[in-house]
Amino acid sequence: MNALAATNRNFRHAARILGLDSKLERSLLIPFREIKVECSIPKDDGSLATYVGFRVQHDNARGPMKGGIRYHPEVDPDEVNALAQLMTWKTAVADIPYGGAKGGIGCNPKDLSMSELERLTRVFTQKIHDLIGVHTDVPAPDMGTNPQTMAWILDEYSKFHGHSPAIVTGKPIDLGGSLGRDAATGRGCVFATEALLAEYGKSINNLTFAIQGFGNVGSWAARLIHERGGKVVAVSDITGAVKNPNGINIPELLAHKDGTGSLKGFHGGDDMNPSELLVHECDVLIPCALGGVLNRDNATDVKAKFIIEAANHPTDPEADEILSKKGVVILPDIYANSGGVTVSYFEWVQNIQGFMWDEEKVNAELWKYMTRGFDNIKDMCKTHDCSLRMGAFTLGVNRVARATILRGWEA
Ligand SMILES: NC(=O)C1=CN([C@@H]2O[C@H](COP(=O)(O)OP(=O)(O)OC[C@H]3O[C@@H](n4cnc5c(N)ncnc54)[C@H](O)[C@@H]3O)[C@@H](O)[C@H]2O)C=CC1
Ligand SMILES: O=C(O)CCC(=O)C(=O)O
Repeated sequence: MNALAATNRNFRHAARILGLDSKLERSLLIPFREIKVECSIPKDDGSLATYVGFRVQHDNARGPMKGGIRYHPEVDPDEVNALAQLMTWKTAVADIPYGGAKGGIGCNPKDLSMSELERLTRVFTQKIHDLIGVHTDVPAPDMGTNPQTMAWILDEYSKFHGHSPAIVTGKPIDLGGSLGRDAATGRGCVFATEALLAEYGKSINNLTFAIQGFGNVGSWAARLIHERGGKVVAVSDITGAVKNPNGINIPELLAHKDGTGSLKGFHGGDDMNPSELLVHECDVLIPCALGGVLNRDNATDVKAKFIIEAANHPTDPEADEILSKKGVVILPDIYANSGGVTVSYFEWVQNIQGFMWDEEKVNAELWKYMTRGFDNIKDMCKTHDCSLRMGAFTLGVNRVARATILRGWEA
């Protein structure tokens, strides 16, 4: 099932549980605005290259639309649409005053030089600058983008609108980025995992973990789990995979990856087939890469008892059903990875106030938001006798629906 069909299905299920009016349901489902732009740049060799960029602004009932920008070959309108919608429910679950958006460019950033990436980012910003804004739509990093990408967007946007640090979050600290934002999605995911495990009388330090993806989210999650005494027994990324039943030394794996650019050939473990990562023996599985990776082809073989969705929509609805029947507990993306956008919110607040928080405050506030989010989801699960995914969806959808009704719809 494609990402949009899967997301719509979860939304409709939540709308049914909440008994939403069908007209309101339709209005919440259809995006506020979909933008598609041509981005042509000269390559370093003088030839012309054309890419397609997207920004989908899904909903702004609760505040400015917010969400990352992805550079990946598989970026397409349906995927961006689904990711934008997920942002609407995610910001509502986190109870931060935002709506949802997402953007992306269909490209492989690994095939582009730094100067080509800079030109592409600037052309994309020129095409969308009058449709985003500090109080309208605030981009951030996602797969294939990083603080440098945000710095180029900030600079290009500021040429049109004056110096605007709050136009993006996840930017470098020297340009007004927040301390703690780099680690925030991984850290939030670990706080969420701790909250969930506590319900089952378990803790990170006596469990084993398998992690798919070793980029921003995956590497931070791995590092923080390792620091807490959790055993990370398998890690994979696009370059390969490594396993060690006694636990991988994550700081050493990070140094190996930095030095060689690959997970392959790490002396502190054995190379494994990356396709085995999701079905590897472990207590907790954390997908931190692409969407739709857990599906009907592999769900039956998953060994983990807990799945923490650090990636966006890693579990497709068919896999969701199979895994739930097996008794696997799934912590849904719109809560589990909300630490990133939550600290993005703190960054935006700091930019608007012109005042910088220390990292301790950022992390302490993040813990409060993640813990409160879990408690709120649990309450919804009790009220509606539903899964954690439907607990999170009903929580988010209900908050957006209430804001929409309060604002009214008279022209
Ligand atoms: N960066 C952020 O703050 C947030 C990211 N997310 C989600 O987390 C996921 C990861 O994002 P980032 O870490 O930011 O991206 P990233 O670009 O920093 O890292 C992506 C990682 O996935 C790996 N990967 C790609 N294809 C793979 C494959 N087929 N098999 C195994 N590994 C593969 C890459 O090698 C890389 O290690 C995405 O789903 C993203 O939407 C969610 C919330 C916030
Ligand atoms: O930090 C943000 O604004 C958005 C992060 C994001 O794209 C996500 O949560 O999926």
